[in-house]
Amino acid sequence: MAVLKDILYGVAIEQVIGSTEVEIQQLQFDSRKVSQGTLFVAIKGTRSDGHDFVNDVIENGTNAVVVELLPEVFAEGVTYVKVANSATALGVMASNFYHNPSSKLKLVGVTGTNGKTTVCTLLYKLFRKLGYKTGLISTVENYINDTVVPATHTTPDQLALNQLLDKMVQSGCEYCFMEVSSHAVAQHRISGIAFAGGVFTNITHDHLDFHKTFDNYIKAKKGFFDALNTNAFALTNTDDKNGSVMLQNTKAYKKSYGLKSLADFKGKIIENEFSGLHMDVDGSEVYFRLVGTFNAYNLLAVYATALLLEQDKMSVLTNLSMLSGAEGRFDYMISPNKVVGIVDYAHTPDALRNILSTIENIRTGNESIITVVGCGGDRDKTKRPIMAQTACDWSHKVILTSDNPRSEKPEDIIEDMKQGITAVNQKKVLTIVDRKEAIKTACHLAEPGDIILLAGKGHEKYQEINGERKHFDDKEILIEQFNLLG
Ligand SMILES: CC(=O)N[C@H]1[C@@H](OP(=O)(O)OP(=O)(O)OC[C@H]2O[C@@H](n3ccc(=O)[nH]c3=O)[C@H](O)[C@@H]2O)O[C@H](CO)[C@@H](O)[C@@H]1O[C@H](C)C(=O)N[C@@H](C)C(=O)N[C@H](CCC(=O)O)C(=O)O
Ligand SMILES: Nc1ncnc2c1ncn2[C@@H]1O[C@H](COP(=O)(O)OP(=O)(O)OP(=O)(O)O)[C@@H](O)[C@H]1O
Ligand SMILES: N[C@H](CCC[C@H](N)C(=O)O)C(=O)O
Ligand SMILES: [Mg+2]
Repeated sequence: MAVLKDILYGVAIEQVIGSTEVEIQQLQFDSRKVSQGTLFVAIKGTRSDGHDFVNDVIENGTNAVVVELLPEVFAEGVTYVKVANSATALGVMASNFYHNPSSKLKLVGVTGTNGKTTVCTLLYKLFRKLGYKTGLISTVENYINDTVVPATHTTPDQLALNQLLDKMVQSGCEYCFMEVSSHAVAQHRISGIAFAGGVFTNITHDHLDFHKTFDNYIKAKKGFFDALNTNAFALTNTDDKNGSVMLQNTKAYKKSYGLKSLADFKGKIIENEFSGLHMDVDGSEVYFRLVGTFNAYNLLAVYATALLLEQDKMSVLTNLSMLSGAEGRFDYMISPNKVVGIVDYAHTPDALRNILSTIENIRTGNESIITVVGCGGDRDKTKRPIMAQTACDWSHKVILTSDNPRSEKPEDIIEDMKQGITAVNQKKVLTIVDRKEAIKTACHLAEPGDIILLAGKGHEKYQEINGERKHFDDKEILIEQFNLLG
């Protein structure tokens, strides 16, 4: 419970009609969840407009509303607060309502097209190993110390985020590592949040359905760094073409990491094998359990962040060398007849190219690479043909299948993918719409020593078809098939 004027502290208010002394029991932006004493925030969304529900919520006990547009008639006993941007205001109000949790812990946000979950999960595991009470906010799962809190988004909405951070503060967490998606920045989910630091991994092709142009996508990611405070750090990947652009307008102090260009935190790959990475990190030789050049970047980002958070270099490297990655990221197993199976969340052209080139670089002989891949429905369509072509370029056999078709027809998605496949590559391609059948076929086609890559769904435990999520787990099916092969 709180008084409206306290919840409004720091909000850029344009106009108030009614009293700001009213008691507020609940803050809410969904009309379906209001109850007595709710402060309702009307947000314009991608499908509907919260302003259309203001009358409904007042009937259901709302005593205050935050709007971008005032109505023509005002209801009695209701306070109206006009702001320029309700989503931004919601962030500030949610912080106030939950006692500004982000300012009570050292919160680091990680943004970029790929690597966010990996970097955040490694940081969380590392800081737990270093003995700290730590929180994690990620695509796969959220954690408050060792307690799992299921994740619905990569970055939760303003309310869920502050509520989660508040629980972390109450559980004594000193650090929290969170993924910052471009959707979250664009929708102001992180407005009002105080970050101790921001990390940039890389930016490549994704989410153009939502951001429309690559420029807008860059701007969304950059918006995160633009909003950092002077006492925060901003850490970027100098080897990424847009690495310096990200930090162009930040007030935070700038640091960098890289494998190729000059950087504050510097790494070099000595060996890259199936068993892991052997690297030189700022002059120290270290073995890591993660595989692939892209993970060398992720590990460097983690190392640099830990040092910027004033941890000891040697204990960071020692503990980091013992860690495995995040679930469903280069998750690999070997069948009794020696077929290698890899489950990976590569769902962008860049991620797919990285994972396949990694496999190509570390395979030892003439083994075939069989890739099973699909693309998500209701998401960036432009990546479909590129991903199909990438799969063909780097594999001996490709099975095109469904990912999460959502509201689209799986056959149509596969058709879009096929547009990218050149004539010479056609003969490598099989189409099996049912993902389980596709995985089974890959297992039957594989000879001992061959490598099967199941790309796109990683840790996901469901397949979403027409708004329904049915249990589906790439790894579970692979294990089942591998045992049958034995
Ligand atoms: C496209 C997108 O990002 N949508 C998010 C957005 O929903 P929206 O804009 O469609 O909302 P809307 O349905 O138009 O409603 C607008 C407003 O009216 C309200 N409303 C609506 C209906 C009603 O009856 N009453 C009512 O009050 C809604 O509560 C909302 O405040 O705001 C919602 C609340 O914060 C989010 O849950 C929702 O995420 C959807 C489920 C989603 O799938 N998002 C994905 C794309 C996403 O955010 N992904 C990124 C990761 C991407 C990546 O990097 O890979 C993530 O951070 O998870
Ligand atoms: N630094 C990186 N550069 C390029 N590709 C990467 C990198 N790290 C991971 N990948 C690839 O991208 C996939 C997704 O990795 P991860 O889940 O860590 O990224 P993410 O940014 O959290 O993705 P999402 O936006 O879906 O949450 C991995 O399975 C791997 O194939
Ligand atoms: N966070 C990403 C995940 C994509 C995973 C892939 N399996 C798909 O469904 O497209 C998104 O919502 O776009
Ligand atoms: Mg993620």
